[in-house]
Amino acid sequence: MQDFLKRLPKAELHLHIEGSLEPELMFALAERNGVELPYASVEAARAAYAFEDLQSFLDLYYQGMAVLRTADDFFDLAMDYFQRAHAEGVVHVEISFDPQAHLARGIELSVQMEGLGRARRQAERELGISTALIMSFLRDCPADEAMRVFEQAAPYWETIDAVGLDSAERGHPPSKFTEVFARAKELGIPRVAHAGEEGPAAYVREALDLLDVCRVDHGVRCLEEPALVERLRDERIPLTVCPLSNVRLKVVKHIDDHPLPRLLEAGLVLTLNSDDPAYFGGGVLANYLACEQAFAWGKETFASLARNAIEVAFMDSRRRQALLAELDMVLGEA
Ligand code: HPA
Ligand SMILES: [Zn+2]
Repeated sequence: MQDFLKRLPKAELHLHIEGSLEPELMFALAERNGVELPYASVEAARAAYAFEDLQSFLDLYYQGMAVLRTADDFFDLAMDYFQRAHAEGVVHVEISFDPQAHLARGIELSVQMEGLGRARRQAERELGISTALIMSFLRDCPADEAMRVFEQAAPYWETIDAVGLDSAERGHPPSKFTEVFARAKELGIPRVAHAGEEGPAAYVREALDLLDVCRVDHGVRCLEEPALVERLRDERIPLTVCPLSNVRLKVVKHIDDHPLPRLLEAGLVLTLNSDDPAYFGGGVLANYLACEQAFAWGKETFASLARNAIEVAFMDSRRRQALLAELDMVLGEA
């Protein structure tokens, strides 16, 4: 099964590139840029990744990204991740990034975009993976700041596949961002949003009604509203579920208690993702393997989750057809 899950062509739709910063690279970049880290060693950094909730993680996540200063840093960050993902059978990666978190530290948007763009092109050329870029807004910052950043990003709109919404969820409902999401829609840019991770099912509803999202990131708390579950199923709105993240941020007590089996049972379009692999104990493959351990799903189930991800990814139709054919081949050989 392990070999099958590795060979399965996997698309990752929910990945914060800043959350892929492994302590080894964090230390290397800190050295390169003369940034002081609050950890004595790589091991001490890993040991500090014991989270109580989303906010306690976000505190270290924002602190860690302080080592990213130049375009080369963003390039190294993304390239490092693309290589690891490629090695575990990931064929398509959609990276979210948090421009406001870097702008607040004086790192220009052009620096972020140059580094990430260069890594995307190199990964596509040298590793044969396809990529997409999601510009995420910080929901715990003012809505007018998100709008300013989005307008500032006008020269890059063509390279942005979607806008997203992340950071501290509670007390920051999707409704706060109606305007900037409407602006993205007007420009024909697709929309996704984190909702129903720590926040209530009502936030998932708001993301659909007010932000017109085509996918919901996490969304696991939709189960608290049966009518919402029906709607997600009927409208085939995909959820990008991140089981190891949910365990590490105590959204669920234990992987065995994860609602994935219930979400599957409800007939929802689900995908498996890593969220912040450097902080939550592994990449996409680790998330597939954790589900195998916990739920003992068969190959067909994993293949259908991988198929969902390819079907709802931001990629051109020829690439989609090729990856679906590859998936059928791997399943046929299994
Ligand atoms: O898991 C997350 N949730 C919300 N915001 C985030 N930003 C990075 N990771 C996360
Ligand atoms: Zn996330």
